[in-house]
Amino acid sequence: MHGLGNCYIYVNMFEEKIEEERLKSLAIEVANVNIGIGADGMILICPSEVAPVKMRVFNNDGSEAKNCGNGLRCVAKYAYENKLVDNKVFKIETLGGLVQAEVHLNEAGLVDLVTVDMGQPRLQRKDLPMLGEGETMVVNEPFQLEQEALTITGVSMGNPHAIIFVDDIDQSPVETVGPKIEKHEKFPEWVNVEFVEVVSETELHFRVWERGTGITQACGTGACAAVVASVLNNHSSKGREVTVHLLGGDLTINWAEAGNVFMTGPATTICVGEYIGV
Ligand SMILES: N[C@H](CCC[C@H](N)C(=O)O)C(=O)O
Repeated sequence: MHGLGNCYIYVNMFEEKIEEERLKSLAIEVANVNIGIGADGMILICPSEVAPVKMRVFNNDGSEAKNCGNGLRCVAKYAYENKLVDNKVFKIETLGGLVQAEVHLNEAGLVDLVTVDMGQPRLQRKDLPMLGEGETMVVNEPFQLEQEALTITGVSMGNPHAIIFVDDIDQSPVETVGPKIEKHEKFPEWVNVEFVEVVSETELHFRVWERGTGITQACGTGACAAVVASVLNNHSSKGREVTVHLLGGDLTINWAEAGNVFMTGPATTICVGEYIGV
C-alpha cells in the first residue's frame, strides 16, 4: 500500500506469525527491490490491548520508528476493508501513542481518504531528542553544518523532525544536507529532515529526507511537523487548514486551536500477495 507514493509492505499480524528477532532483517529484505519486493519499509498491523489495531513501522534500513502518517492512513484503510474494525472512526495504537482515524468511503464503498487525529505535537528539545543548551523548544535555532549556517525548528509527532525553511523548494539541498543532519551527533536517535517553502499562510511546498530511508515521495508525520513549525515561526495560524504539497501529492493538515494535529489524505492498495522470500 502507499500514501502519496510513500509505500510500505503491510503484514496482517492477526494472521501471520513472525519471530521478533526476524523483523529487522525481513524489513530490509522486503524493502529491497532487487532481492525482495521494493518499498520504503515494512508496516505490521497487529492486535492491541488498547485499540482495535496497533501499527509497527520499520524503515528500509530495518530501524523501527514510533509513528508514520502515511502508514496510519493505509492501516486504517486495511483495517476497515478487512473488517478488523466495525465502524468508520476508531483508534490505532502506535509506539508514539494512541491516534484516532476516520475513514471516508468512495462510491464503491472502499476507503479513499482518511483523516487522522495525530494528537499533540511534542515541542520540547528532550522530546526529539536533540542535544544542546538554550531554550527547551527548538524554534528557528541556528545550526552550524560544516560551512552551512542553517536554522532548524524541531517537532516530534512521536517521531523526530528537523524543519528547515527555504526560499525555493526546488533548490533545497535534500540529498546533501539531509543525510548530514539525519545522523548528526545532536540527534542521538537520528532525525527526519524536512525542507519547507512557505507559499502562503495556508500553503507549503515540502521535501523530505527520512530517517532510516532517505528521500521519499511523502512523509505524513513530516507534513504535520512542517505545519506546526510554520505556526511556531508565524508563517501560518492554528485552526486553519494548510495544504502541504509533497512530491507524491497533497495533504491537508490542521493544527487545531485545541492543540491536536489533524491530517487528511489518500490511502491506496497496490496489490495483495504472498512473500516467499529467501
Ligand atoms: N522515517 C520515519 C518513519 C516513517 C514516517 C513517514 N513515512 C510518514 O509518513 O510519517 C522515522 O524513522 O521516524
